Amino acid sequence: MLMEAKGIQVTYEQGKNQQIFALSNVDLVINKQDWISILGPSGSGKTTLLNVLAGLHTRFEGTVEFNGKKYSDFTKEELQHMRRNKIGYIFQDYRLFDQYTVLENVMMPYWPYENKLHLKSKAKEIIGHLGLTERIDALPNELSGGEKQRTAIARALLNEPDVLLCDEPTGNLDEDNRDHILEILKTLNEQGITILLVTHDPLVGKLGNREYYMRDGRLQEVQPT
Ligand SMILES: Nc1ncnc2c1ncn2[C@@H]1O[C@H](COP(=O)(O)OP(=O)(O)OP(=O)(O)O)[C@@H](O)[C@H]1O
Repeated sequence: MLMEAKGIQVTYEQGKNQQIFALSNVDLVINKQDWISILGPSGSGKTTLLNVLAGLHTRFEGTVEFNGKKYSDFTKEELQHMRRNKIGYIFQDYRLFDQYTVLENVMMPYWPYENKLHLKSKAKEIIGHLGLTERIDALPNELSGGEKQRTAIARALLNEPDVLLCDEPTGNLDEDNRDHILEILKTLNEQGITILLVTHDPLVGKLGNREYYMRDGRLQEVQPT
């Protein structure tokens, strides 16, 4: 088992005296090389779950374990280290920095922590693998949606994470770009990377080895038909 979430509850305060139960008693086991899809309506809690698993949202009840160790037992530094080295996160809105090039965006999260020459060579290599070498000096506003997404994937993959958390990775893309991104994810999964993917697209949801549906913060496995 790679990761396990048990009894996860997340409550947000909204406005005065209003509480939103974003996640209610969510259990999820993620095994190595799984490809898990999560579907569900807008606002049902999918992004919140990814944030909890990524160690970005730390105010929750329940436990999350990575390789058998509870997040609550990690120090802040250990959690950050794990996020940089074990977990790749592809955000719904790409989260690229407008003033920085493709190369700089890919290196950015790792810049303070790594040898610059080594980092640059790793970044160039992964940018090449994702077919972006010719766009390496481009700024995000000069990129197509598919190129932005591939830049975000390159950034998430730089340190060869064990798991890739993907929030709507094909949501803003046309069919050709969608297929290209799915092909990239499929290859990564075959190479051993575990994938957890949130999607609104029922066809994309069918691609994994397990499918879940989230409604009102509750996660339920969809039985294969
Ligand atoms: N920072 C926050 N403060 C208050 N409420 C929040 C916050 N983030 C999310 N919520 C609420 O929590 C619920 C779950 O939100 P979440 O973003 O996890 O849903 P989602 O399923 O990912 O939606 P979408 O498919 O639209 O991205 C929603 O009701 C949302 O309004």
